[in-house]
Amino acid sequence: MVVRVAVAGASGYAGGEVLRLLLSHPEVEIGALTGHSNAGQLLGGLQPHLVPLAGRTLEPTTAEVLAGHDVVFLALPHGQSAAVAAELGDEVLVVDMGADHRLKDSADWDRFYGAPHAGTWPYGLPELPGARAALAGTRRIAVPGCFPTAVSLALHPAYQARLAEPEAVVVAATGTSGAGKALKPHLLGSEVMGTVSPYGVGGVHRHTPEMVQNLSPLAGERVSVSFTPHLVPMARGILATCSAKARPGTTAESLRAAYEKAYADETFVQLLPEGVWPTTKAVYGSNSVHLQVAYDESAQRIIAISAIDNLTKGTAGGAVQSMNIALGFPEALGLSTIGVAP
Ligand SMILES: NC(=O)C1=CN([C@@H]2O[C@H](COP(=O)(O)OP(=O)(O)OC[C@H]3O[C@@H](n4cnc5c(N)ncnc54)[C@H](OP(=O)(O)O)[C@@H]3O)[C@@H](O)[C@H]2O)C=CC1
Ligand SMILES: CC(=O)N[C@@H](CCC(=O)OP(=O)(O)O)C(=O)O
Repeated sequence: MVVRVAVAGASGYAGGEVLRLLLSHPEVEIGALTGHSNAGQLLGGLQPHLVPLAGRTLEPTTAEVLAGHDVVFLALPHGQSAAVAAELGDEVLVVDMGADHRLKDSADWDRFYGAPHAGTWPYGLPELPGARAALAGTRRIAVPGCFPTAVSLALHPAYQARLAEPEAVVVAATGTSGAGKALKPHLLGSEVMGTVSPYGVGGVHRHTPEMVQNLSPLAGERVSVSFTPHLVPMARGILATCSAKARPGTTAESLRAAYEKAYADETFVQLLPEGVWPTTKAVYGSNSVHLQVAYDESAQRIIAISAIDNLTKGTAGGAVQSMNIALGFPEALGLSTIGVAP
């Protein structure tokens, strides 16, 4: 069954990445491509890597242009998805790559985003318990934030096995593409090259409530997350170092066993051999999550480190994986576990 797919926000980083993946998807025909300030431009001038689509012209992002498709990906700035989705009809599969429909608690939405809360859709992180059942057959998907993907998958087995205390500390490095393509002074090359800078420090990053929302049900109690991202001079990639105090009785063996059990059947989560550490390079352009876990016996802490490509598993790859589940396609169709090296 070939589905006709539209991409809104095709001029942006997330829209470009979803198109890169969809071009290799055997059951997808690419329909309308839309932009905002770039409407009317040729895609080839904006996304020259998408060779088969180079001659396509971007249309404006309107319900009329997006009508008549089986699937619509919304790769729009936060706050722009709900109004577009509302006009698309219940039978269309709408995959929102922005934040509008991720959070369950409206108070969290108000605090971190500050506009009216659009509501909550099935959450596109299939590896979390219960997620696949919620995604199967759905016509609405909220794609997770990139940091919550990396952090939730790193800590999920430790909380599910009740090995970790409910106070997590996360320090993560991210490439600049996470901030989107729009011009931002702090992302100028001369500001970013040759330096590493923290941002969103002190519990104010908007991905924090999403991590808490994902981890707390696994732990059976509220998990607090102290999250500090760092901007590093690379285009793609997230490396998240996540730690939590171990519960009494935790051993290196019980920790390893919990991670092996949690991810034994997961195509896109690779628990690396002991002693091998995740790197952003190894997941570049792939839908893989590379993961390693260690028990720091002297500090009695669990350390879990994950690497993802923020644009692939962190947004567009996760979006395609979730689309596959919703439509009943094999989950890995059009997606690769293989990175690029060197
Ligand atoms: N970059 C990443 O790693 C990740 C991004 N996301 C999410 O994906 C979404 C898109 O992000 P990203 O691609 O990085 O951002 P970009 O800034 O690269 O792209 C934004 C896109 O939205 C369009 N756009 C801008 N303003 C409006 C508007 N008012 N109405 C309609 N369309 C508009 C732009 O069109 P034009 O260029 O023509 O003006 C462009 O196509 C965001 O919600 C982001 O949070 C999620 C996870 C990771
Ligand atoms: C470098 C950088 O600025 N990264 C972004 C990542 C956000 C993202 O990609 O996720 P959303 O879908 O929630 O926007 C940030 O920290 O806000």
